[in-house]
Amino acid sequence: MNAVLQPEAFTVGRTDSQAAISDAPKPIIQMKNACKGYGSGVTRTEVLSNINLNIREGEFLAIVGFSGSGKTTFTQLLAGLIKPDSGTVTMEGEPVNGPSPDRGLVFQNYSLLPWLTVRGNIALSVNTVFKDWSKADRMAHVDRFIDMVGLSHAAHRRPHELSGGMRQRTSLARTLAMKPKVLLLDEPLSALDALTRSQLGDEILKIWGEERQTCVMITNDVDEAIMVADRIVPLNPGPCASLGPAFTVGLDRPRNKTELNDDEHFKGLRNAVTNYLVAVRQRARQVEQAATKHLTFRLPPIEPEDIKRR
Ligand SMILES: Nc1ncnc2c1ncn2[C@@H]1O[C@H](COP(=O)(O)OP(=O)(O)OP(=O)(O)O)[C@@H](O)[C@H]1O
Repeated sequence: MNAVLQPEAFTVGRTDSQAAISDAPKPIIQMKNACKGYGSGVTRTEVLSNINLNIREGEFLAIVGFSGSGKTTFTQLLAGLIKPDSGTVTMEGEPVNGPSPDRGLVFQNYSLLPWLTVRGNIALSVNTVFKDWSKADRMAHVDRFIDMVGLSHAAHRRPHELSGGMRQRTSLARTLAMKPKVLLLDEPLSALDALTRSQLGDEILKIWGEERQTCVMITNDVDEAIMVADRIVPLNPGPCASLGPAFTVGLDRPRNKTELNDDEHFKGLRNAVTNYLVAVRQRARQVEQAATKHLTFRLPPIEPEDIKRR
């Protein structure tokens, strides 16, 4: 593994990395030395260790990592659902002390209320966040977002009457309708089939292009990250996961998946990110093996019972 990889070391595509860094918009969210673990004593697991990250206003940032590396823990810290054990998470200079409509979160598993329709699920959030709007304005707002995700024909249906893709669209519309400053997408496509996944990925990009709010997508799919992101930051495998170097994606938008498959910049970036992830996982395994090599397990002196004698 290349031990001298530095953040922003990789810029693939047309962007001049130096210009990109010096013109970088101010951070909207900052994580400084954030650490998080679960449990206590011998059952304690340190999941994230010294996470330092500036999320820039208006950028589309992708965090990529293997399963179990701590991606959800990372998202929950950003969302304010959990607090770091040490270090800080701030948004616009203020500590993140709990969830806020300013940080909209879309989960992997939709989390819709089963007794409400598509419109009802979205209206619930809109009515909570925009209490002082007139009823007509709130309803028009709800319908605008139902339309944005292409679900006008299904607005009256309940979650059990929807496909996985439609449920995730509803969940996305519900979060977008709250007009969060930062959209947090925690593996929003991973429960979907490949075709729906690709379609909804395109729709997320289209909506991001229109709204231009800051967007952080957590994914385990490198290609997906390259398709959507301005920057990709790998999450090194845990325990004690830290962030790897940022890879700047300098590819023009809109990005066409079929065309990119033959694009040298795309292929180079895909190899660089994948090789990095594979190398850090290999190193993590070696460290784990070295740590457990001297452990010996002695089985208790139990005599097997002879069933026939009973
Ligand atoms: N509430 C909790 N209590 C104890 N351990 C937890 C808790 N939440 C997560 N963990 C542990 O923290 C580690 C990271 O979990 P996390 O869900 O953040 O990873 P992930 O990368 O999102 O995984 P996946 O991709 O499989 O969803 C795992 O070992 C998990 O068992």
